[in-house]
Amino acid sequence: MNNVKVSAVSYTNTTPFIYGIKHTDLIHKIELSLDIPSICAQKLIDNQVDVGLVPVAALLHIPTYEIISDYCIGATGAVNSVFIFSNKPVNEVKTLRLDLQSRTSNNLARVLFKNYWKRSVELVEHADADAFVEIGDRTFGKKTQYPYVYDMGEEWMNFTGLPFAFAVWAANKPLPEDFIQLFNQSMAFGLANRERVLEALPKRTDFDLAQYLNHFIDFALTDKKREAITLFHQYIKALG
Ligand SMILES: C=C(O[C@@H]1C=C(C(=O)O)C=C[C@H]1O)C(=O)O
Repeated sequence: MNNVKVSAVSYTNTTPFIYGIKHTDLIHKIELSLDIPSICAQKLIDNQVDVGLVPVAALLHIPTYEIISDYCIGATGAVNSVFIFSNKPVNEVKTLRLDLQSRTSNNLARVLFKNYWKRSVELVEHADADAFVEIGDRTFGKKTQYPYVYDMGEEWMNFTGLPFAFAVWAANKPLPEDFIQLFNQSMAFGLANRERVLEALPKRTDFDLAQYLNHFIDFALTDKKREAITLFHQYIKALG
């Protein structure tokens, strides 16, 4: 079998997975690229890669996909890197700008506005929107910079009582069982070595990386998170 092409997310939340890939035999069996989530999604949809850490919203565009891992980028309540930053309280927001790097959180924002906050907002691209979606490392340290800040992991929990999975490891074609096993062992190895991962990350004073990787990001793809994905997909389909 040729090397399996894998696209992983280029954000800090994925560094334990990358550590696992690079420190196990998996690295010799794959071709790895690191991409922003929207590109990761497009590569899996376009069959440029076989496996992606794919935003769950993008699964709706892959005809036959299989989630190959019990690890994900998720959260049980606040996630601390997926936000709506706003100049107004949410019940006064009229215009919303989405994040070009996102697929899941853009849809999550729309789902929350429609079904939880019960507001219809206009999606705009200009810089002076009332509120905007932002994900990933670019949000680190920004929580104190805006008058109103909504953590979408937390808001989803308030709305549904469920945890959430932002991105899952999915394949767009069947893969050998022994590859899937090795893949999962590698992810587990990376997660077990989060202290090493943290030692290698650039230090920052405006954001607690240890708390982020050990507590906020919840890497286990549990049954509750699978339930959340199914529910989220139903809400997306109803957005129109
Ligand atoms: C928690 C996060 O989850 C991310 C959010 C994604 C999205 O909105 O499409 C995709 C991949 C995840 O890395 C984050 O990046 O901050």
